[in-house]
Amino acid sequence: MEIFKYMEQYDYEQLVFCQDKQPGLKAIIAIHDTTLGPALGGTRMWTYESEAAAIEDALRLAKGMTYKNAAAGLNLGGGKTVIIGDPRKDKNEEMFRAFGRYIQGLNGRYITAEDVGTTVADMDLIHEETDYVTGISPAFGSSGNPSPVTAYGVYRGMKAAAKEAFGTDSLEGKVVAIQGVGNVAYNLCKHLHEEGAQLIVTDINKEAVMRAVEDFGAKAVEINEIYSVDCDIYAPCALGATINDDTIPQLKAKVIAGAANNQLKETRHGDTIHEMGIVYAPDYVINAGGVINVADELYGYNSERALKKVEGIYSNIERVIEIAKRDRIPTYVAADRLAEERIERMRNSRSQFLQNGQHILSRRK
Ligand SMILES: NC(=O)C1=CN([C@@H]2O[C@H](COP(=O)(O)OP(=O)(O)OC[C@H]3O[C@@H](n4cnc5c(N)ncnc54)[C@H](O)[C@@H]3O)[C@@H](O)[C@H]2O)C=CC1
Ligand SMILES: CC(C)CC(=O)C(=O)O
Repeated sequence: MEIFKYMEQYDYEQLVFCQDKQPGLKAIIAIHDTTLGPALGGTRMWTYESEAAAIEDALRLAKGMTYKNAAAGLNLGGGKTVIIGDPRKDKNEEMFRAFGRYIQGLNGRYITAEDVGTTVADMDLIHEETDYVTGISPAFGSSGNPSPVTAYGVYRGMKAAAKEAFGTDSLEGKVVAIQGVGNVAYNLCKHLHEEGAQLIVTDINKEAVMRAVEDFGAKAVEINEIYSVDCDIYAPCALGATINDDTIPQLKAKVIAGAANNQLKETRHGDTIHEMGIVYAPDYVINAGGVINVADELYGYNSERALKKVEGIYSNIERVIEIAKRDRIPTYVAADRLAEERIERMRNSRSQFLQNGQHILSRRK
């Protein structure tokens, strides 16, 4: 990858490589765009097959956060971090403390949170070194683990997409194929099970599969079977790029509604599933519950206020579907237009200079 060429093509602001040999820290912070405010996005820890794959993931995820935060109406830009390593065995206190100092060094341009492979405890260690972190323990006046709230938002958005595909937003009796039953999807299973949906699950972590089978009567399938199972809804809740040339021909679902970031390997795959008549709930619209929740910390966290906004993901998906039908465009294009229009409006509005020495997180009680 020619990094500067890629950054110019998609208008990235900053790419920061963070290294600390002793704790084994190798982190990449990507800041895509701060027009709407400081970049906020989680820290993912994963065993990437190459540094190039890690860089690409950080860049794709950061751009996704710009669109997610804009479409959700938040005063936040887009950024994301990937830490190269195995979250099950490479974590240590010094790693996250060192990473916290690198975030502090960005002076509020980037605020982090959880993502794949990181936890509230990891965020608390980062918080030892910087205030530019959310999703920390509620004891600090924070919102805690965002995953259950993300799950609730995905559940609400899935219902809106189901209404478009099946004429009813009831998920009772619907077969939902869930790929990756980790923090978010385990909580999503709870909502779906309570509503009477039938669950099919898969995960590379067999304990995670067994837990869903035991707790929700889910049917377990092999990793690559998830795409071809007979189901109403496919819910990608693992890593990205699972909607691609290999998997699309296998899909039987009428709806794609899941938590994963960057579900489309390429935008053309969004065009293909649109042409197939599949109702696609754009990933960064349906999975915005977590960021909506942590963003409420900027005003002094109020869970009732945050959850009310997360409930609204139902109408956000309805709006995107409505625009897509009105303008005869795929839903992912409708979502992108909503996000880009808001960013452009803010970018072009006059910015009268106002002295405000306080960082927005200073309002967190
Ligand atoms: N945690 C949150 O609040 C938010 C998470 N997301 C996205 O949702 C997705 C899931 O996030 P979390 O639940 O927090 O992560 P997690 O790490 O708790 O869960 C991901 C699960 O996917 C499994 N997995 C990984 N590769 C797989 C594969 N090839 N096939 C099947 N399973 C596989 C993992 O074993 C794990 O159980 C990620 O894409 C994340 O970026 C998006 C918005 C917010
Ligand atoms: C609060 C975080 C979960 C936000 C984020 O990184 C995401 O929505 O992917």
